[in-house]
Amino acid sequence: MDIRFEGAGARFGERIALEPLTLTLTERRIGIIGLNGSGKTTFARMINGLTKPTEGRVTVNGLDTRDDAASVLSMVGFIFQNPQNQIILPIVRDDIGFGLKNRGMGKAEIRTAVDVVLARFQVSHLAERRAHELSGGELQLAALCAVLVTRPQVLILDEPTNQLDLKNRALVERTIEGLNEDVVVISHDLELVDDFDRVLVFDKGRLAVDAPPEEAITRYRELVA
Ligand SMILES: Nc1ncnc2c1ncn2[C@@H]1O[C@H](COP(=O)(O)OP(=O)(O)OP(=O)(O)O)[C@@H](O)[C@H]1O
Repeated sequence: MDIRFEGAGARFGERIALEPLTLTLTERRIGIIGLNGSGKTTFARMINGLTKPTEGRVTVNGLDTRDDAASVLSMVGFIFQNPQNQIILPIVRDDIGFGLKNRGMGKAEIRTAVDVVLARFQVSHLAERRAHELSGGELQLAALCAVLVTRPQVLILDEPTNQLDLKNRALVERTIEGLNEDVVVISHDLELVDDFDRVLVFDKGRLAVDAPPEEAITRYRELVA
């Protein structure tokens, strides 16, 4: 992947959510850490164009998130902080297939694609379950399936282990480790990103540190001490 922020920043009215910044992300695994309200989600949403820069520009593989919004959206999958909010249809199988139906895929083709993605994450047993009845970990995996079935090149996960117990956290962590797709992971769980290629630390709407994980995590601890 090639994600570029060129003097890109975001403000909501008077409030600066993200100070303009310039950087290029090409690594396979990028971690994003920082205190609450420091601008992490805003940064991530700017990558897939959910939040448009109020200054500068953001491009993904050369496509501008403003001018080529639809193409960027199909390239960058996003799993939100609360995957419950991402559920559209009640039954897991239908929900996972929803994105493909929207792309005009036929019924049989969708069924196969959904079966393949469920098998990939070893959750075929969830296919006929009601999404709202799943446990936190199962829901995270179902959300992952629903996004990955559309074959994005980059996957953004916003606090994927938030609210999960140790077992489900380990499950989601292992699953992220096994992904072939490029990932950008926002996390308060520092262990989740400690073996990533690059970690960005946000502080008060500013990119404060951009370094390999060990250095970034050490400097983050110093920053909040
Ligand atoms: N749609 C919006 N309208 C107004 N202000 C917003 C909006 N989205 C974000 N902000 C503000 O921008 C700042 C950064 O928010 P952001 O969600 O990016 O932080 P975060 O680091 O992801 O926080 P958390 O760890 O709590 O999820 C916050 O002060 C927030 O209130």
